[in-house]
Amino acid sequence: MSKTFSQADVASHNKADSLWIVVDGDVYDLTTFQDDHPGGKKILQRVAGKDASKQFWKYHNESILKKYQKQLQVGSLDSKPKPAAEPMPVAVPAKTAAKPAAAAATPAGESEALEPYGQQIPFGDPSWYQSYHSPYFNETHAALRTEVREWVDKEIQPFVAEWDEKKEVPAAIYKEMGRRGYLAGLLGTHYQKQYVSNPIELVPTEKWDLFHEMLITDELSRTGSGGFVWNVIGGFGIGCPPLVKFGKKPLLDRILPGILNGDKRICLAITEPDAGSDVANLSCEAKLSEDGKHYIVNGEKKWITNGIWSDYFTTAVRTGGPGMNGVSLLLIERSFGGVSTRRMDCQGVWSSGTTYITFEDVKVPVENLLGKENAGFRVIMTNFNHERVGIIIQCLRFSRVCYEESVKYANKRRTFGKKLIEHPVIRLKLAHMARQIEASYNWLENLIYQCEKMGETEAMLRLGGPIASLKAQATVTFEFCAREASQIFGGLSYSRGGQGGKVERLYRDVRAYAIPGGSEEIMLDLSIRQSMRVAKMLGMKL
Ligand code: HEM
Repeated sequence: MSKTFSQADVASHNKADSLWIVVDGDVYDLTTFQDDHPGGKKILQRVAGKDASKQFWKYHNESILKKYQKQLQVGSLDSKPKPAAEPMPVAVPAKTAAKPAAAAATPAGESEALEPYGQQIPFGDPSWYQSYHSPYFNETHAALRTEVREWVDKEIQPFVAEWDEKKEVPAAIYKEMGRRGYLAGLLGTHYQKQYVSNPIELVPTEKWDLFHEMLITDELSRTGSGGFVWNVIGGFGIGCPPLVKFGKKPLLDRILPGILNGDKRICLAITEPDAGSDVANLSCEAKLSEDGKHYIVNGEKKWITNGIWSDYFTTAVRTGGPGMNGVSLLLIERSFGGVSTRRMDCQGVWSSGTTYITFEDVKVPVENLLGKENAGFRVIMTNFNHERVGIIIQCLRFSRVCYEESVKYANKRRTFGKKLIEHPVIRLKLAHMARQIEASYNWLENLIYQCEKMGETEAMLRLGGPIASLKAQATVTFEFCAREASQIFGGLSYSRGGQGGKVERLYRDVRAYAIPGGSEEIMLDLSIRQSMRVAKMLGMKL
């Protein structure tokens, strides 16, 4: 915005028919906007021609400015200080700068503390953002983090509430996930460079690890919308890994480039109206045709994330007898015909496209079998660890969002003559949120490191229990933080949108995390059962 104005210029636009205000040194023309202003036009007319920064920040958060800037800003005050080159938020002496020159990355385990990054609100971001030493993160992670955050802050955050209400995210955002090369790195495997035309540039492929994947999910979750996160990685993150790991090469060569480049969408179809956590009892049937060339699929799937937009469905079907040994996984393509999808109305994650699917005599070539016939249960179980880790990452960032929003609000809202943050009862709420977030996040880092180091089978056996336990821990933490944040925001988090909008939305999203991917009850029971079983195999002495 190149135009500059003096205070006197702005002061001359002090009427309803020409209404300018200043916020943080920038000048906004609200003449035509005033009639649409949700807070009313009179309130704007009272500050016409004046610096209204104080009033603005009392009623809005930062995403409002980002959203309306292009439309309403006409320039800046001539007295507005020029932005400093690269602000250093705090004077923590950091030894290593976050260089985009990722090729020079320090190996994980030897990295020194990185530059402080973000707003430096204690516990608002993971500790490695605050120059804590970490064996897991190095310059490649820092560079990728900056890239994702800039995208989210500019192109996503200001519009998320709107998309949630519309129950849809523009298709261009998903395409951009592919164009940026992110999708090829979100599969719980090494980076799938061979299948993409535009691999990620900031991180050399051979240096890609699960912490890069983790931070993309984590940064996307700063939007405070489960619906948004599930829209862009929900179906993909659980539907695509079985294809990559168990699909036959000709199938991969044919469809994977389209998926990873963001042109085609894929989801995971396991849950049925009658089989949720009890996967072994699913009934969607796939019968081999007489010539042995096709499976004929008939059945229903329910609560399938992204189903309405998907071209491909990684589908659990019954090819054999009852129980887990009769289950297979098929890659069903919408273009085969016989696939119908309808959107389901749900409590939360509105923009994720939760779907009811019916398969009616769908003819699926045997080449689309993923893994071996009747051995699909193991594939599904392997996939669960990746799915649950994704849920944990999201829940813990959502918990941070609840906490961070609360800290910001508690520092501006005044009651009984003081700021909320000055009331011990509010600080206690924040403290209980922070301690649960940090404890859970540190366990998460440890488990991701174990996933990175162990082979897939070892990880499935040895980490299944702890990951299940942490999934329950993360969803309980999320529920707690959403509730406490809501108490801090009061009425603002009871109505939709506005300053408490993120908290209100996340509160509605909680159940979408506590139930799918293994409910809290099943996770906790499994965590002990499986851990005991594995420990026994490994020589536990009681
Ligand atoms: C660039 C200028 C402004 C824009 C783009 C803007 C935009 C908005 C929007 C979108 C809302 C709906 C709630 C939300 O999403 O946060 C809102 C609410 C509101 N605005 Fe503004 N506004 C501006 C300036 C102001 C100013 C200067 C004041 C006060 C003098 C003000 C007072 C309010 C109030 C009282 C509400 C209702 C808050 C509530 O529901 O709790 N706005 N504004």
